Amino acid sequence: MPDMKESWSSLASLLGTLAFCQTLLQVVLPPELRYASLRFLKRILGFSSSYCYFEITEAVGINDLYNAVQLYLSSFLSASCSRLSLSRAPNSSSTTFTLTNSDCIADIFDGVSVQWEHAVTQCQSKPSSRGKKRFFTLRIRKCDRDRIRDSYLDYIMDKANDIRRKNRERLLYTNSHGGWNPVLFKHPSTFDTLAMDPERKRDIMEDLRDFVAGKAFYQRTGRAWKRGYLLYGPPGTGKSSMIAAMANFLSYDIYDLELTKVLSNSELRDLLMRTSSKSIIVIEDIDCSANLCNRSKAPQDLARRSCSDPGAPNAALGSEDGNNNPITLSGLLNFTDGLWSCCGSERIFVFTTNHIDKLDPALLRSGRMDMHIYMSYCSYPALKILLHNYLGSEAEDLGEAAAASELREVVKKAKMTPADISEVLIKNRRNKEKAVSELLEALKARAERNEKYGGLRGERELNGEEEEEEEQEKRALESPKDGSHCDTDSRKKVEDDEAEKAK
Ligand SMILES: Nc1ncnc2c1ncn2[C@@H]1O[C@H](COP(=O)(O)OP(=O)(O)OP(=O)(O)O)[C@@H](O)[C@H]1O
Ligand SMILES: [Mg+2]
Repeated sequence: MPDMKESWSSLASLLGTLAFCQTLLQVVLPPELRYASLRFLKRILGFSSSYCYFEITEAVGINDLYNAVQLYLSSFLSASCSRLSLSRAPNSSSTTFTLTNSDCIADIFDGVSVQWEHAVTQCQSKPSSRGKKRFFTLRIRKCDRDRIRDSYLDYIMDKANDIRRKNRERLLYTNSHGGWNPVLFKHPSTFDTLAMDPERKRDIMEDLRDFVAGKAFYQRTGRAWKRGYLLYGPPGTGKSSMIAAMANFLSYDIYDLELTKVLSNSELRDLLMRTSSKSIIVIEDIDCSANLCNRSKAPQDLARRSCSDPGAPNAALGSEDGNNNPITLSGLLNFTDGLWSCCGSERIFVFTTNHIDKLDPALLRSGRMDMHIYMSYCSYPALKILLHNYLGSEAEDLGEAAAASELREVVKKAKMTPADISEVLIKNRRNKEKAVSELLEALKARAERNEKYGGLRGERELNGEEEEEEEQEKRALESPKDGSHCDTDSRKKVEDDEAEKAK
């Protein structure tokens, strides 16, 4: 015990002496000599310390680590410090928090505690006010240094890149002349505003979250880090809105690929190569974009399955060999699935269609489009979201509860799209009661019309749609197991429809 006391007191006296020397040096020596001696003193102290220190100096254009540390720390500083320096970069939508001079903050990485200190000193070579040296000092225990230093810094760089991406505006790229043209993307659609069954919405959001956090999983399982979603359903059910919501949710850019403007399979591959990681690559109305059918199919079959719009630029386009359509199904499959698709990582492919039956089964097989999501006519849970979005109230709040139960009853039979319902609500958004009563009327009128034609059967026959929808339902049942919860939805929809028809 006395030994212990003695060593403590000798350490204290050593530190006291060093501190005294430091003060003395500051008073007596000129600045250049003073800094050299201070460095020397710090080195002496370093030998007896159980910590090591890493200095990360600001050097614009040379050292990205300084900015990365600054961004990384700013992500949790605001919650833990009482004095902070704030800044906002041009074109940025968020504020950056920085430690003020000589302030410290602790962090934990992989179970190891570290400490950051920020310092601003006068640069000796530039005594002007701009000649400031800014640096962070990272303090790590010597015993942990080798284990965490590199992985911690990699982690900080990744986090900083994420923050940069989230802070900047989203971009929407469209293709023309074999290249991509970006425009600012400010679509307000989010998963909160999207009207669909909350459970299905949660499933999709969870799937997206798993995908983003799945780097190790995809590496372990030997799969390319990409995911495919096929959104299908009638016009106005929210397929494009869903894509915008996904981009806003993940802070990804969107590459909207117009297949009719792509001149060859190799151009398609080049376009893919020029997309960045953490992006969504979209092909809308894929059934109408090109004749993407199996090359082994007979020509008459191809003609039968081509887009119903004969005037569409690529509607009559055929296979790679011997016709005028340069884009083939195999070209597209290589785009989404082949070796080239893995160049770059963390990419999401989204295809949309109103007619799933027109797609070649090769496009639908498991592993290609991982999830098939049926965007349905407006259900009651979806209607509640629209009421909340447009009128700022819940269905139950709207006057008499009777209106709510009537809405619940009639919306199922009406088979109106969220787009149609939005129209009625937006027109009357200043008068909630009128909005609800008009909506009820519109829903009832549509339900009556459906009933008159025998649960849509007659109307569909008139429009030649019945066969098509039955085919869509059949396809839904054959969807890949990966997106099984959505298949369940489709199956449930078929069962519901059949039950309704039976009534
Ligand atoms: N599920 C939904 N939730 C919220 N709003 C919706 C939904 N579906 C449609 N809307 C509204 O209708 C408009 C059109 O929807 P959207 O373009 O997303 O439909 P779509 O399914 O892509 O149609 P299309 O098949 O014709 O491309 C949107 O701007 C939005 O206001
Ligand atoms: Mg659309």
